[in-house]
Amino acid sequence: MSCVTIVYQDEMGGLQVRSKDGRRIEMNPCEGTLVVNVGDMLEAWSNGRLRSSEHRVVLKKPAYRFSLAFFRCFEDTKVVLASEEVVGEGNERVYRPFVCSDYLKFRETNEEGKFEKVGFTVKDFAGIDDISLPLQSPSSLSSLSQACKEWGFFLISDHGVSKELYNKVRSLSEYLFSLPVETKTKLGPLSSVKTYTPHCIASAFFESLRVSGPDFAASAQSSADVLFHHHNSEFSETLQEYGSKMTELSKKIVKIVLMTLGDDFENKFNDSEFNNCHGYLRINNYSPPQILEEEEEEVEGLGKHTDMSCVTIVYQDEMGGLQVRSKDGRWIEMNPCEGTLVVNVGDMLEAWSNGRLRSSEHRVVLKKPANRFSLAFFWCFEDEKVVLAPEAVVREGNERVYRPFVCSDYLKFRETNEEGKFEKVGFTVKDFAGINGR
Ligand SMILES: O=C(O)CCC(=O)C(=O)O
Ligand SMILES: [Fe+2]
Repeated sequence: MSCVTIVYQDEMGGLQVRSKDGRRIEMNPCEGTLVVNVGDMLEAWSNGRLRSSEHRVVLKKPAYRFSLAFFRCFEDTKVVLASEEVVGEGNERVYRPFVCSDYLKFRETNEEGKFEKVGFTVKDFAGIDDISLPLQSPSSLSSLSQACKEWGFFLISDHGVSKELYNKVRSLSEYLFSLPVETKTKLGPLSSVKTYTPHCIASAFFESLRVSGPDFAASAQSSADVLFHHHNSEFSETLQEYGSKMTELSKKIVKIVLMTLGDDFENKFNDSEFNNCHGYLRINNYSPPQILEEEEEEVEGLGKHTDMSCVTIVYQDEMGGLQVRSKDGRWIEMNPCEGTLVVNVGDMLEAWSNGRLRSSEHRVVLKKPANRFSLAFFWCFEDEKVVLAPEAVVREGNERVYRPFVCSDYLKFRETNEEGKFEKVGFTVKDFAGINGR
């Protein structure tokens, strides 16, 4: 939490720094040298131009390790705010101004009074919830509530999608994306089927195939019929299985998310408001340039956006690169975690909850010259639904922050603006239906 820290470590070693791509790098002890690191105060004061890295100490031998850490800090009353000159013209601020002591308190008092809130990352807010449990305990409900409010993202485990099913979808999809461009284009935006989004619409490195429910098999088959020479039912059967699993899971997720908004809300509102929801799947294939010039270089596979859904369920492979934007404007890595799925709140639920649930901006960055594969399942209100937060959700004394709107109008707004770009990346439901510029 310092401006700078100076560390004297003995010969035992074990101090590790986390690299930007999430690896742990050993700071090996070196006789006669001191380790200096930038702290959070300087990171914020420099508008992120100086990096306060996560680090930790691991003990590898059954022997004492001794170190001296000296923290040079701003005074408690200091308002940390990067000067215009430091931010530089044309750059956005990535930190709001704050009083030092407030940050110290935040770190000290959160998370059950733990020591300076060790390892404060998105995952601490967005703990893994076992979806197979009825999620009744107040502690898990309150951490889910916190995750939905602060981050709009959480992880679930025990979701019932086997590794085998995922691998099957993956290998069938890999084959499909490896087909010649001319073949895939037969399903492109100018075709009658329109299930394929070619490269250079969302980004130069992104292509995707859409499979729509509730009859996922029929939708997959209509693409398969165009792509594959021989009749092949494996693709449609597999996608039917995956789509049904996601549908079931989405219904459960909506229920538990409703529980975070108020007592018995899952019974009060689930049937009346969410009964006509429908889902569609996007199979995403990211292919970065084969040479990423410098080690630090990364490219955007999918630009900053919010999802238009109520909730989205993402299965990402081991490559990583999905990043969520925190409220103070930082990009936080959603590191892949074996056996878990990423769930995020979309715009429809943000508007329906009067902003109590957050639809966060997120993006995908590609850091290695290797393909990345993901499955994103979008659970949405029906097109003709009028999205309007019920009084009980808004709660007395609060203002409405969204005007009512028809779902299809929002979808049209996102699809047709900005030179017909892919779902108008960058625009959100706030731009469309927000009241008072919110
Ligand atoms: O590929 C991913 O991990 C996320 C994709 C995504 O955000 C989307 O398709 O909306
Ligand atoms: Fe998304």
